[in-house]
Amino acid sequence: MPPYSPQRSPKTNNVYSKPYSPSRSPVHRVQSTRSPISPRTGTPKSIIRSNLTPSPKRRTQEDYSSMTLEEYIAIGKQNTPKSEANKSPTRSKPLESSTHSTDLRDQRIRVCVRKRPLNKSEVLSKEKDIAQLSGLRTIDILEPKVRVDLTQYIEQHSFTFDNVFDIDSSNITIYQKTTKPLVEHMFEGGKSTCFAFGQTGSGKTYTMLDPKHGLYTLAVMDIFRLLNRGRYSHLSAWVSYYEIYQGQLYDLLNSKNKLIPRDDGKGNVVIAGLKKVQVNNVDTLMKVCDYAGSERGTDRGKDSDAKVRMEGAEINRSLLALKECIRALDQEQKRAPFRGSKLTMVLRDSFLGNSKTCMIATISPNTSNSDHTLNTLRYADRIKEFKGESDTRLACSDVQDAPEIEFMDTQEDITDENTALPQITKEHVKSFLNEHWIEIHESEEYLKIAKEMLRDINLASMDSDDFFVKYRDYLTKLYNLLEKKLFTIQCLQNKIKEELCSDDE
Ligand SMILES: Nc1ncnc2c1ncn2[C@@H]1O[C@H](COP(=O)(O)OP(=O)(O)OP(=O)(O)O)[C@@H](O)[C@H]1O
Repeated sequence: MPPYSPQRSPKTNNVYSKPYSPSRSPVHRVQSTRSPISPRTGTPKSIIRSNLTPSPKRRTQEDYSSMTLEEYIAIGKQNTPKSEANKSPTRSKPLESSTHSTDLRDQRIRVCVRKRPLNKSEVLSKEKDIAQLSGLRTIDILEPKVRVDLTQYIEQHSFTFDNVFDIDSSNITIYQKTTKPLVEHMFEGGKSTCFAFGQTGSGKTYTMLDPKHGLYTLAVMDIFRLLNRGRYSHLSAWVSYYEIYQGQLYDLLNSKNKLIPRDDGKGNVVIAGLKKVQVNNVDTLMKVCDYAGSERGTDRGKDSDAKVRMEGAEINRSLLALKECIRALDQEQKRAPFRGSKLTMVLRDSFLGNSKTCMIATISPNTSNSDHTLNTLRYADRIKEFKGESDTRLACSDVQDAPEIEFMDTQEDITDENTALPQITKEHVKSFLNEHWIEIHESEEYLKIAKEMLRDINLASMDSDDFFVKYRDYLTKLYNLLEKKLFTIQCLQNKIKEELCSDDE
């Protein structure tokens, strides 16, 4: 199982308009004019498909096994769509005339992937591009591997999402297909959230916060264009900006004051003391964002290895909690575990009621990042599955002949041995591990940190002055770690319980 290395916090883009309750998290709050959409039925298949062009014929693993990586990549390039990189942001169509956005209106959660191009240093070090798009929704990762006998081979992993964006997709195209429908939804009285997540350097900032054509900027341009229309003259825009770092909220518009999200007893999340600023045009908003951006992630001191690990573990924990919440909502459970992390606490409103969310996974295409890329895509894939539309919908689209890579004949071996036993194949074990790799890896990661801290203490001499201080520090950190770990273990335990119960049936 590949390690899940530290990723930066998801970059979120929350914009809201008045009137709304000032004590709530930053999403639009006006009376809804549409009925809430059920998570299970939020994406009619016909609407999704009507927006697609046919995918090129997919090859099987057998085709690939006799091919070098270069040959494979050459094939991939033939399928690459024409460049749209030069489109200027001002060419963005007015909101009302967008055909994409109307087609995408009924989706409650969209999960998309954006691949960035190889950067200069990756090109100089002759790194290969191992992420190949197939059609508008499928991405294949060609993972270079080595067998025990040291022969090299390529394992192909295929994923299908609501949209995959190649290196020549402009931010405008991505905006049209992800964020624009969310802006429309806000003006119809709904709540909208859009965020990017992915490994460091994979393009979150480029996608979300580029000052000229980041999704944030394009959304804001549309919001003010609409606010200037007579029919919305009763609305105004307010912005707040906060950062979640190591499970703590900091107000970026107010001297990085610590903030505490609380449940107001009526099921609403309240971030007491969060500063909100009214903005009347794009320029003012951009100044506010610049200021907040300059406050982001500073004064944290030197990053030690252990600290970076702790940050990574915290981010993983938030992503795990987020996945658990979406899973609970998808299964229409009465209670979703929003309290599992600060991220889910503050995003709670984004998943309840008349809300729409778009998640954009950003990935690096180079070989040496293949572990991170696969982790990001597996995570996004799980979220997509929770939308209750993955397998059946995709069965008749372009993944139907996706290659079987491993364990092709294991079922036969086992059933011959003892037909009375449940038919658990390696495939079954593999899919369980794949499905729960975050929880399992989280546990490993916490143990590693605890071990490192212990080694630190052992290095301090017993009779030195700081031994006692280190010991107390160790116990405090261990206590906190274990507290966080309990949640992870509990999730994993629930999954195992479900698995055992399903075997009994
Ligand atoms: N789609 C893209 N096209 C061209 N360049 C890109 C693209 N995505 C990212 N880049 C470039 O790659 C570099 C890293 O991107 P970016 O800073 O957005 O990553 P990030 O995910 O925000 O990283 P971090 O988590 O460290 O903040 C930047 O120089 C950026 O300009």
